[in-house]
Amino acid sequence: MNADNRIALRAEGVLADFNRAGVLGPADVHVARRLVTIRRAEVDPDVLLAVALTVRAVRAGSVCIDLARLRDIPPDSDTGTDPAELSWPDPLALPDKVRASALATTSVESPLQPLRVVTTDDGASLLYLDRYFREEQRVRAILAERAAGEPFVEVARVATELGALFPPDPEAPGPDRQRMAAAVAATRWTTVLAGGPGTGKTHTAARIIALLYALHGSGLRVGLCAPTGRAAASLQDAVTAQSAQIALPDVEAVTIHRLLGPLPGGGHRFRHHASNRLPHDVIIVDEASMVSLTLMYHLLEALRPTTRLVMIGDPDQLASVDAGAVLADLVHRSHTTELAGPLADLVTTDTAPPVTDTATDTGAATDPDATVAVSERSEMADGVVRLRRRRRFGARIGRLADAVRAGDADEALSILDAGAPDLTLEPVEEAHIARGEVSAWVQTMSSAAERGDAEAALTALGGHRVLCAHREGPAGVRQWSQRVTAWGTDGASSFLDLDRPWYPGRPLLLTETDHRARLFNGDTGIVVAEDDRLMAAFGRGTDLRLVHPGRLRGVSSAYAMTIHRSQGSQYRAVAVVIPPADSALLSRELLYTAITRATDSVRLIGTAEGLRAGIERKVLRASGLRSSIIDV
Ligand SMILES: Nc1ncnc2c1ncn2[C@@H]1O[C@H](COP(=O)(O)OP(=O)(O)OP(=O)(O)O)[C@@H](O)[C@H]1O
Repeated sequence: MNADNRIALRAEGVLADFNRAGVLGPADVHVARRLVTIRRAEVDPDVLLAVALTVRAVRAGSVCIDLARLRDIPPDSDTGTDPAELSWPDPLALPDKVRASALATTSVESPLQPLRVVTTDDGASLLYLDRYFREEQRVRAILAERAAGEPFVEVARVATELGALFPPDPEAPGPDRQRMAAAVAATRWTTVLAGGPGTGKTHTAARIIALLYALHGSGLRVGLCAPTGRAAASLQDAVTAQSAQIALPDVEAVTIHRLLGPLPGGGHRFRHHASNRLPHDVIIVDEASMVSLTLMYHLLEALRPTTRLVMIGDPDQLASVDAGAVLADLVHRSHTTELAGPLADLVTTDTAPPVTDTATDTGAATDPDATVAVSERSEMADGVVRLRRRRRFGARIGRLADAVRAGDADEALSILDAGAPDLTLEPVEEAHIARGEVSAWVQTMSSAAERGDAEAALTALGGHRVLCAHREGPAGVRQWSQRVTAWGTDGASSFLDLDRPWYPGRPLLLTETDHRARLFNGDTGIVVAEDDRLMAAFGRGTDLRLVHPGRLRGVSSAYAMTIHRSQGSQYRAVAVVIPPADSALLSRELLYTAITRATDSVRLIGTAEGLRAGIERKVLRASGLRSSIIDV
């Protein structure tokens, strides 16, 4: 029996070397070997290695690999071996070797081609497994077809509606990017509405629906969806809340899977596809940064060319667990289209006169948000609008988030060094401020829950969160949950009776979805005393729900949560446990996501080295969507 499950039993040669060094996992080795066996062909060891690395890269979120950057693929595990000591293929010779291999060519006996090598306009050679290549090509082609035409609009009518839905804000003179986004949605088949938390994406999405509703009448078929049930429920609540102010149709938000109509058997087989398209006139996808390439491909295939698609999300957050980051690719690819036609007419007052990009980069313009740069006009012409004005969190948290997003560790550390009371970095042994805050949080939740005040207990629950990168290990959720409960009992009475599974003040995290009860995987709640029994309280929008604990299926304590789980939520204060500098999960996107969960204060627990290492490490999500393909 194999004692170490990281080692592939039948690996030989170069695959065995890379597997033992932790660069490849057993699954990567098996898939590469299987492809060769199916093909019944001799394959050069360098090509075999490239295939296994592609499988590894897909598992780490990329849809392809850049053959010149094999060493940037995140390793499968840390074995202590230095990957630099392995014999890596010559990057200059590799593209031709792969192209010539039996795996990247077809013959009469073997019409299938499991590998694809493409050359991009910036000179990179990208290697794909065929499935991801085909999905990416279709996504590229569908988006290009949709961008080639425009919906017909009466500019004057749209301008009037925009004026009513987006009245001038005396507190924010200058370009109104929310109104610009709505103008894009009126005049483009595909719109990308990007922005960090609290920049008004949902507010704008609701007004986009109202605008199209006003333009096209009450027969407009609107689909609202998101990648998870929880995100769909939040979208539904946010849009419903807006209907008090603006005229909106009554629409239920569902998961993208449900919108597409999953067929029995699981996987990616849907009732709606290229031959049975979705009936909607408009589809709004929230949390689109979490949509994988495969799911985006299925959604786009199922769209009629005349369905408006509005994708909303934060391209700087952690992306989907599965391969691909289509939203980030669409935002970050180069934009050179000239702004013209009805859209240019609708945004003239906001975008004129356009300033050069250098003027905004060097700060020559006093406030970069006050002007629209040439590059931003091109983004808009391509259907992309980025909202910048944060309405929910303090300026200092915003500056820290910007420094992290830009990869500027010096700036982030100097913001933290400035001694602002709402931003601190403390090593775990000396985390006095974080400890005091966490302890107060647990005690406030507990006392509200004990006196049966479910609303106050839920408010307290949302007031703070301890966020970790990992589940296990010293910086993981499990150990931090124990530490939080220990901190919470500091000098307090014995209100935390941890020996009982249910006690007032226990924060809950649901790990399973119950559609009937409208409780979703990832929802949080709190146990409260109600008369002589205990109930689990959940809040959705302004609704308070009390559920008997016995009805809950998968549930755990929410003293600490993973940063992945916290996506889509915000809390007044967060304590972020920075994992060790060599953690495979530590990245700029992880830290940005964690920091932007807070509205009022951020306590970073860890070292300056860990923080610096994270800010400087950008997650590699290789894909071809940011460039043009010039040779397949
Ligand atoms: N133009 C505006 N005028 C007044 N209030 C606004 C405007 N835009 C947004 N808001 C308010 O700012 C807050 C944040 O907006 P919203 O929830 O739409 O942001 P978001 O980008 O969708 O955030 P998240 O990513 O966290 O969902 C909300 O309370 C919203 O009502």
